[in-house]
Amino acid sequence: MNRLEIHDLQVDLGERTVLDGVDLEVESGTLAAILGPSGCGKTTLLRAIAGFVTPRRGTIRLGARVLVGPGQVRAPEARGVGLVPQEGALFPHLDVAANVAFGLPRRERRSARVSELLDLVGLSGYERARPHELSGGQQHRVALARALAPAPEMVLLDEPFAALDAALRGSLRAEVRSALATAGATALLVTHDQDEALSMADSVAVLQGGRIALHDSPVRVYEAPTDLSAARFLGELVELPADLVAGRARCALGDVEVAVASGVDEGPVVLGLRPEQLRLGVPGLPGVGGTAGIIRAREYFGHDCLLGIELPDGSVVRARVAGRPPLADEVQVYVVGPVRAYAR
Ligand SMILES: Nc1ncnc2c1ncn2[C@@H]1O[C@H](COP(=O)(O)OP(=O)(O)OP(=O)(O)O)[C@@H](O)[C@H]1O
Repeated sequence: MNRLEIHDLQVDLGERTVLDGVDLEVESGTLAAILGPSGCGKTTLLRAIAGFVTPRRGTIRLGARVLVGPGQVRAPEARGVGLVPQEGALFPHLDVAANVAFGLPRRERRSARVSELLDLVGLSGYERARPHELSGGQQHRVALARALAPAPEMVLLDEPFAALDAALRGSLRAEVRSALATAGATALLVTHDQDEALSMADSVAVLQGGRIALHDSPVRVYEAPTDLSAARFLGELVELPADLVAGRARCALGDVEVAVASGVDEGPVVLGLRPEQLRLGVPGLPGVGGTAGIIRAREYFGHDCLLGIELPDGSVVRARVAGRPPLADEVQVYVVGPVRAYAR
């Protein structure tokens, strides 16, 4: 099987330690997304797996093979790893079929494998087209077909959809996902886009400060992130100072029940919740709880809207509600779902 196991990986570039103790495991045949701030080393991690940079220490295993280990560094071409680089990087003077065939051993270049791969990425009939005659999305699909050509055990995708418009990105995500599933390869996808990570991947990892700060299923990293700064990367976060006492937190939203906050002591904490966990009701109804708030800002997105709501202590929280913004300014604010506490 093609399970990826990275342990204590350190990579230095020039004077800088870019990766400093990366631990990451990706199950065979699954797609893991890597999110993280610009310059945190996402591309460097892919390059270390592909064999284009040599780590200072640590191990990388793919299935039964050691790619990098103490005293061992396997050559890039012997790793069974295909890389789809950021810009796709097709050869402009070669047609589509020749670009895809480039990924194959010489004796297989004229075989049916090229048509099979173009079929897999939905580009049958484009064999003779040149890269400049293709759309951005089509070029990326050719780059993916080329990476999949030698039937790699692992495929690395470096922001493959970054340059594409939103509509194309949506359809291409689904196509790439299905091509990877058919190929049965384990995959790592580097992206800046949290929606892309959450919707496409089986697991999501956040790379920060040279390490993996968080790696879990999309639902768990979004709803119950164990690390505050990683939580900010996975979507908008409402943060409120609070006092934690016996599993409940006193904050500007009143007295709120807190989901398990491992490693957090009682006393001053920061609460983290998602804007859609704030629900609005009509103020003044007796006995229903919640906190009085005043809507100070409205942003309408069609499917939902974001509201800036001022709480009694003067702080402002952002709430996401479905459909149109309410007309009235005065609302009652309720919290639903798990709220996490983080050390302050
Ligand atoms: N050859 C090099 N020598 C020294 N530093 C380098 C070299 N190449 C990259 N870096 C630095 O290493 C860091 C990691 O770069 P990398 O491209 O891996 O980040 P990234 O997370 O992929 O960034 P982005 O999201 O902006 O694409 C950056 O700060 C970059 O400036």
